[in-house]
Amino acid sequence: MASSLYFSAPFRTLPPSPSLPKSPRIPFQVSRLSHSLTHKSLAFSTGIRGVSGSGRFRLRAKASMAEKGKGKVEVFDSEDDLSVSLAKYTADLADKFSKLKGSFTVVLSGGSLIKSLRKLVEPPYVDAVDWSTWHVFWVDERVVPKDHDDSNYKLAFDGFLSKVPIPPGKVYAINDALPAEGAADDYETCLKHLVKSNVISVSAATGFPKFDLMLLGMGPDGHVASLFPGHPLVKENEKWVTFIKDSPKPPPERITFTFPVINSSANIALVVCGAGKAGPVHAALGSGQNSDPLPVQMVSPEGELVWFLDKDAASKL
Ligand SMILES: O=C(O)[C@H](O)[C@@H](O)[C@H](O)[C@H](O)COP(=O)(O)O
Repeated sequence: MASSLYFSAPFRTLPPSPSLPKSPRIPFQVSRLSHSLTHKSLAFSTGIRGVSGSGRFRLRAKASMAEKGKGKVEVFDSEDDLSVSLAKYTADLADKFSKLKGSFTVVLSGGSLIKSLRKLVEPPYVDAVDWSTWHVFWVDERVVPKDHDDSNYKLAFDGFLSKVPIPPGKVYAINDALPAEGAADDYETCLKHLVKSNVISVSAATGFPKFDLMLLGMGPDGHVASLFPGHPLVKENEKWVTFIKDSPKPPPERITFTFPVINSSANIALVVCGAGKAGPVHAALGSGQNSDPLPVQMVSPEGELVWFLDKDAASKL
């Protein structure tokens, strides 16, 4: 394993607190979609019944993943409420996988996702989570030095990784000394090594790596990772990691996981906030159909997909 694949995060001593707190459950109320989103949290998925004050509803979401019964949508009054729920969801999955197999493989995006993870690095989770089992990856990364303001590593380090004691050897940053193509190959080699050493599981169905959790953001054009609408990379079905040199979102040079890897995940959280993203959210979860699906509509994991939306992102539903 090339040492350049690893990047150090500082240690922080944890007070002894072996078990996760039973943090207060976010109210999980369901309302008619046509109502204004006055509930603290609104959740629906095809086939999942919700209860509101006035009775039972079956709410329909026609997105492809919901049709497969895999999409669950939670809508929050504010991004702050969303971040509380996202922290609990992430900590619970970390606990589950760590108890099951002694490790937790989690994949981060860039963008606003990192800010939405802020409650995870606050009490009670910062002290209660067993960070020693975490292995951290990036679904995409900009081809810039790690200390560059555009670096997803730097974003995650400043806002998350520097605040928790994940062992430095378990944080897998890209090799920023390589050009885009080399960095993508290098990262794929890193993943293959970790599959061989049983750190990363493999999907029995696809043969692609199966991460325990991917935390994805979405752009206003419906892109996820660095897979953009209309770009040939969305159809890549052999490589695990590939590169782009003409990203419509700056900076232009990036590496990215491919859809077969994304969709082999055990869990995916799609975290989307803001009115500027209501269009693609509606395209994915509304009742219309489009012949040329947006990248976000191609997210359809083997495991469970949960959408974390604020009410502005859900405003067209
Ligand atoms: O490196 C990147 O640019 C990201 O990984 C990208 O896929 C991001 O998640 C979305 O563009 C959403 O970003 P925002 O949440 O900041 O809009």
